[in-house]
Amino acid sequence: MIKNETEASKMDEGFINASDDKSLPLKQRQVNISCQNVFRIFQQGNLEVVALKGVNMNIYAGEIVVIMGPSGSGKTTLLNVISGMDQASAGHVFIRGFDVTRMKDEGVQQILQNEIGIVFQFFNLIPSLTAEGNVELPMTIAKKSNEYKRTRVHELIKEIGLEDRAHHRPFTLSGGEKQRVAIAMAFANNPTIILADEPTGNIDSISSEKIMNIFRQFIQKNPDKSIVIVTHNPEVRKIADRTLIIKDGQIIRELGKIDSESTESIHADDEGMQEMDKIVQMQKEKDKVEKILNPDFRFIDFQDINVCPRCKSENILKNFDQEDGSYKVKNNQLVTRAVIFCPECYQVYYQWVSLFDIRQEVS
Ligand SMILES: Nc1ncnc2c1ncn2[C@@H]1O[C@H](COP(=O)(O)OP(=O)(O)OP(=O)(O)O)[C@@H](O)[C@H]1O
Repeated sequence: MIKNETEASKMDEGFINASDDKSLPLKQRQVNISCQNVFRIFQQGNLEVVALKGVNMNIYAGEIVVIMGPSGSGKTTLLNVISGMDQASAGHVFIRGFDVTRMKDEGVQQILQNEIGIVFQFFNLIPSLTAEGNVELPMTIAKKSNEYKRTRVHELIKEIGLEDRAHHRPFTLSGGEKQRVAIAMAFANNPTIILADEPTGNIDSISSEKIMNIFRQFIQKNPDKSIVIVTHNPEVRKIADRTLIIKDGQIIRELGKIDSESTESIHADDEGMQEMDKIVQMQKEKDKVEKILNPDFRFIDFQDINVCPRCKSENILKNFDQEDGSYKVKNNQLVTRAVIFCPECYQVYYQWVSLFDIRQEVS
């Protein structure tokens, strides 16, 4: 039954028969995902939110594609529409040639289970199961045999480098380890497409590197597959074959591969990169505001800063700016950058503040 449904919604044969040979030019390779004029409109009372405004893109076999864009630009909505967790309001999404926008629920479920693995930002692990148990779960849902599951779990745990943590439950694992378990879960049923929503969002930079390596190795071993990563982290571009910039629900720019060893080229000075830098900067500001507004945030009270530099409101929040390079020695003073958030004019400001005289500290 599903076969008939999928057959009926299949694209022209050329798509599915295209090659997954990585040595071929991109456009001659198999298209694993194709979005054609995809719209997603949310109704909020009387208001219409157009989250996707005619997205067109192809993701080819053997590619890692990063999607970047400011908050609210439609990244998560796009992943949800591709994965079948949400439905496009108009347009078509083809997964390996099958039009999932035209399928009934059962057909979409089948595609989702067979072709797509999803990595979420917040891991979504089952707390009562061990790392191994979590990795096994998607295979149990897919009704795989016990023998198959045993072999595959072993293989996956090795692939993510967690052999020594296999019997640990999520609460004893670090953020990076939890994310690796989540990735193994996404790989479990051997899907063609991995969709990852901010996979390095809640982990440190060393763990991020490990995760990027796992993705890189996965694609090297599986040239017929594709990975799509939504992120605000420009470092992830190191593993990307292409970066798509999304803004206001539209893909506005495509950036090529960067030299994997160079961090400088992540911030190269061409037009596309400037656009992306702006987006990253906007996101950093937003993250900072969220951090400052977080009630668990530990405040340092800079006595000298009492009012908003712009509107002079006394209702301000202030803290260390925790970015690299936020300490300097200036006129024998160790100075640091304070970050100030004004809830009245909703602006972030920075101000250098003296901590102590370094000559006194030495003597
Ligand atoms: N269920 C919903 N109902 C109404 N509006 C929604 C819904 N989901 C998303 N939106 C709106 O659609 C737009 C795109 O949201 P989306 O979550 O896709 O953005 P994003 O780029 O992933 O943002 P972020 O980086 O903050 O996660 C936003 O304006 C958002 O408020």
